[in-house]
Amino acid sequence: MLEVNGLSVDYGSNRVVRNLDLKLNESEILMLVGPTGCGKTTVLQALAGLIPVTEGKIAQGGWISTPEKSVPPEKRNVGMVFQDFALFPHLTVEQNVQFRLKDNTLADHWLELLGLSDFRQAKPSRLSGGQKQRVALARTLAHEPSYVLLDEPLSNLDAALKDTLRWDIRDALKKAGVPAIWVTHDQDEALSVGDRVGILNKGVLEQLDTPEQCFEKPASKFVARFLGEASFLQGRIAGSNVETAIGSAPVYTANNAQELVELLVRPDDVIVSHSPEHANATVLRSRFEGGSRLLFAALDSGETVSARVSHELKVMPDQRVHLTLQSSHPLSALSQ
Ligand SMILES: Nc1ncnc2c1ncn2[C@@H]1O[C@H](COP(=O)(O)OP(=O)(O)OP(=O)(O)O)[C@@H](O)[C@H]1O
Repeated sequence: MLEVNGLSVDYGSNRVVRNLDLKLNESEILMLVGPTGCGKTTVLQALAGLIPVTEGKIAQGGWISTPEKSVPPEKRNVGMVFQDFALFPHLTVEQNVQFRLKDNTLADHWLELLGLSDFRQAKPSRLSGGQKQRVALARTLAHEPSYVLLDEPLSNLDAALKDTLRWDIRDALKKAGVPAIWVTHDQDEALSVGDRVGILNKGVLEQLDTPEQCFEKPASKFVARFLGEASFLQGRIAGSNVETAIGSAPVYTANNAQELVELLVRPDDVIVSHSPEHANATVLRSRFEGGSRLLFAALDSGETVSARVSHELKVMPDQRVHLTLQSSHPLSALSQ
């Protein structure tokens, strides 16, 4: 098991990773997300042993790396997959995957499993981006790493390819039974593919939990907003419910729950109807999303909220609408 305690990394006087703790469970895929410059790549480089760390301990199997006694990358048995594929251009697909292997059985296994059998003799320049990334993954897995680090493996691919390849990568990692940390800036990718998601903000891991917990019970407004469209409405706790300007809903209450809270409302928690006589909000903007529209509306109470409606409902800016909070699951409330 890869275990990280109190990891901090500085570039000069700039601390870019702060006191990071995590344990990577067997066969687990942990997605690391966060805005640009928050330190995701730096964390991976530290875990691979490619950069010096300032404080903390990284341990895996038989080794422990500290700032005083760093374990070099070649002693960590780490596999890396990069966004630019990092293949040897002069070698064929097969030679890339077999590189430095004594026995080619696993190379054959992963070439076949990742759909590369027909391309064994091709040079990387002949392959599509998706195929190149499959070769990079096959090469990594054929070397039986103790853990795999993936740095935005899909960011150079088009949207349609991303969707299939993300599942193929997940399946391959699960079949190999190897734990992985996968860096992405794509929230959907993080929530759909990961067993757990870690949200990094300015070098600090703000939350590390299952995708459902991070989305439904975010540790902070930052996490809530980073993982999806989020509005915060003022609410008053009343037993197991919370009351807002657009109705009430069940709420998760913490031990220190206070009377007045900020309630996290996702667009799907709001029902929109045209009923001018009961209108309680004015549409500010409407964003077409294909199968649905995302509305941004100003409540008469002065707050703003977003709501998702069917694409068939043509709602225009300045239109008066009636919004109702509707959720059968508990919503998350942050103390004010
Ligand atoms: N070699 C370096 N020397 C000095 N500062 C660096 C170096 N590499 C990264 N940084 C700084 O460290 C911070 C974290 O960078 P990092 O690349 O880890 O972020 P990231 O979350 O991976 O960003 P992105 O999503 O844009 O790839 C940034 O402020 C960056 O400018």
